[in-house]
Amino acid sequence: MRPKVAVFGGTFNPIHHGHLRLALDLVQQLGFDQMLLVPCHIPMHREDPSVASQRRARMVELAVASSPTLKLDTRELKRGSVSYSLDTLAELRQEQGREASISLIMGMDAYLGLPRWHRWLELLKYGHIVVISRPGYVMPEDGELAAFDREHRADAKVLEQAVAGRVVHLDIRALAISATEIRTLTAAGLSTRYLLPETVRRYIAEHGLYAARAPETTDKS
Ligand SMILES: Nc1ncnc2c1ncn2[C@@H]1O[C@H](COP(=O)(O)OP(=O)(O)OP(=O)(O)O)[C@@H](O)[C@H]1O
Ligand SMILES: O=C(O)c1ccc[n+]([C@@H]2O[C@H](COP(=O)([O-])O)[C@@H](O)[C@H]2O)c1
Repeated sequence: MRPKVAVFGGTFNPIHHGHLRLALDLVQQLGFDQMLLVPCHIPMHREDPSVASQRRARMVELAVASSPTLKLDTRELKRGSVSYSLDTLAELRQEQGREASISLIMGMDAYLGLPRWHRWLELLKYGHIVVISRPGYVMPEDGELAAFDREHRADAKVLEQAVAGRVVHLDIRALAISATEIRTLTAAGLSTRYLLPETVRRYIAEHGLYAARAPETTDKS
């Protein structure tokens, strides 16, 4: 059987049980040998995250510490430049060789923005795309993404049969948790318990991440 590698990129600001449960469901349902969690360093698509990439990566590391298949991959931090998924996939293809099936995992919210990604049409040269439904996000019926989707769509069996080139949609339960909610609760001084691993919660508290800043006092105030 060919090796099956999954690449799950994200801002992970912070990583939470929505990401982690999805990653585990995918390993169990699709039989990935490795699930690489890749924090982005400098996103091209959103404002600079409020927390440095080293800290976001450390939270991923804490979250997967006891997992045999979920692994932190820091290649986007080491690259140091704007984080393009195409570069990440191309590097992985080089490392894994021609026989490995590589899958780029993304939620439907991310997939809907795909036509704005760096050289997006080339992503399928290096791997498959696996799209997970997320409540509130639906595929458009027309436009370039819809056409791309129709052309490349296949069912999950293709991940065994081919090493790259197809788009697979999965209707896996996505927990209704977002990093935005965790940042908002923390800033409001409310509990985030049960939304993310305790080790990550402790790290956030120890480093005072996401806490509301005291209003700046100036000479005039
Ligand atoms: N609860 C969830 N269930 C399944 N997939 C998720 C969930 N939250 C995020 N994802 C997916 O994980 C990837 C990384 O997401 P990201 O790190 O931006 O998390 P987020 O919770 O959406 O963050 P934010 O609220 O800051 O936008 C994206 O592909 C996104 O679709
Ligand atoms: O390569 C790109 O141009 C590109 C554009 C937008 C998003 N991405 C990647 O998509 C992943 C999910 O992004 P986000 O904003 O949902 O955390 C993350 O790994 C980003 O680096 C990549």
